[in-house]
Amino acid sequence: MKKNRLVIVGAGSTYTIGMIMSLIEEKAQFPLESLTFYDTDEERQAQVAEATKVILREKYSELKSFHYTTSKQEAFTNIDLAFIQIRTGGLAMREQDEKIPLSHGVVGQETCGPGGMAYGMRSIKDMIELVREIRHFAPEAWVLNYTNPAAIVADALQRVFPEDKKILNICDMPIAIMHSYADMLGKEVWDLVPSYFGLNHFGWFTKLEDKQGQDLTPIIKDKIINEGFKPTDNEIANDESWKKTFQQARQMLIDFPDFLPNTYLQYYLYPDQLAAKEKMDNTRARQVINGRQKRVHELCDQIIKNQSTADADLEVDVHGIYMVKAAAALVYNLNEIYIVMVENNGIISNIADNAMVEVPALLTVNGLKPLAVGEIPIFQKGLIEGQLAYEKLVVDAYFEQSYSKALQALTLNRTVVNANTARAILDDLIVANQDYWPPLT
Ligand SMILES: NC(=O)c1ccc[n+]([C@@H]2O[C@H](COP(=O)([O-])OP(=O)(O)OC[C@H]3O[C@@H](n4cnc5c(N)ncnc54)[C@H](O)[C@@H]3O)[C@@H](O)[C@H]2O)c1
Ligand SMILES: O=P(O)(O)OC[C@H]1O[C@H](O[C@H]2[C@H](O)[C@@H](O)[C@@H](O)O[C@@H]2CO)[C@H](O)[C@@H](O)[C@@H]1O
Ligand SMILES: [Mn+2]
Repeated sequence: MKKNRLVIVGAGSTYTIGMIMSLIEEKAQFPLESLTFYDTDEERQAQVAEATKVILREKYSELKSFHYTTSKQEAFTNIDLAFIQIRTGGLAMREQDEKIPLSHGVVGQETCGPGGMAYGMRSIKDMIELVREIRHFAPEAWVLNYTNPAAIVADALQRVFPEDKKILNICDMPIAIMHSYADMLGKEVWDLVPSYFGLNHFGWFTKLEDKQGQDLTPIIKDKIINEGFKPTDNEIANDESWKKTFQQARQMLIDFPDFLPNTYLQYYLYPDQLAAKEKMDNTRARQVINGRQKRVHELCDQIIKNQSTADADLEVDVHGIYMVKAAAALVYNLNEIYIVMVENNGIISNIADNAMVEVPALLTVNGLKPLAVGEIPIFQKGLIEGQLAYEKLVVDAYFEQSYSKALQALTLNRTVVNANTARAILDDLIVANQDYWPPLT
């Protein structure tokens, strides 16, 4: 079996240690020849990398080459795959993305609403630059991107690299939700076969079957209505914010029983209720800074100090496993189904061809082979088209440096709606993002 040369871009991420554990868990199915870390923040990366050295020494002795660098040339030369997980502006800017809308009474969220727009306009520039550099040094490498807001990033990349069939934009939310379905059913998550459509963080499961073709959807719906819904992937199972988010899926199913919702739809279907629950001094970014980020940094310090993983709380999570399995499917032509982002081109027959939709696709060595969805009902079509127009306008606003497109985008977003509110939020976001956004005129 051919071994893989992988670079993780944004290796200082809070997700990297989980990814390393997943690479170890999957080493028989996705063996590595070399692993390289790349990040712009030398110190942040070094902490994760030095802990990774210890983990690899203990648990992946077959891996002969691991190093970390801040040189793009060194990182991207001689690679087969790049996983990209950057956060332009860091968690500090995420906090601004959440607080500014909230100060105007609007949902403050990482990828939804004005926060998603702000983050998107920051991510696009770095993502284009990174893909350009990767293509310069490694024209044939697979690029797996899960940098957020994935919908906006995917649209921007599609515009700049339309012929590049080796960029895969992928999100772990559908699989995390399927993890909960599987636990409710007493089944393995990898044994569920999803039918799904939508945009990233804006979609629905229409059906879940097992590998024998049995339709499990009615059982899942019944269980959610009667027993509620909770996160079960160990990364989020005990997180209060994620527990509330999963609980809200029950209400969505009661209100709109046709399909099983992606949890992110809560921000668009109940925006006032969600905004009312948020606290200015404790938005999600603050919780992550004091929670996941602190935990990961303490874990790394402990491993580095002890030069051992003994007593270290190291677990795989569905996020890492999903990305690694998807990479294996591409490299080894496994023809397995993953929910991914891809240009529509008739997959959903009654929405625009140039939408970046999120749907099941076979992953093959020759790229993605999306499965046809066909016509979608008018309610979901209406919601998707509004959100799609918002996403397209954000990307237009970035490339055209257009204030009016940005204002149109925010006004269209279901979390905002009112043009006066949209303008007030936009003006505050422009000030906060002056070091990142292009000037809007
Ligand atoms: N698509 C999904 O489902 C999914 C799931 C989980 C996380 N994510 C995304 O993964 C990313 C990482 O999240 P996190 O919370 O761990 O963030 P983080 O801030 O902890 O880590 C991001 C890392 O990227 C680095 N970075 C920033 N700009 C860079 C650039 N231009 N080049 C190289 N490195 C750069 C930072 O220095 C940092 O070390 C985010 O975009 C997040 O939204 C996506
Ligand atoms: O608010 P955060 O930073 O905790 O989460 C934001 C991300 O949420 C989703 O990812 C989940 C993932 O679904 C789950 O499997 C597990 O790994 O936790 C992640 C959250 O910590 C979402 O899909 C991402 O796009 C968000 O970045
Ligand atoms: Mn996601």
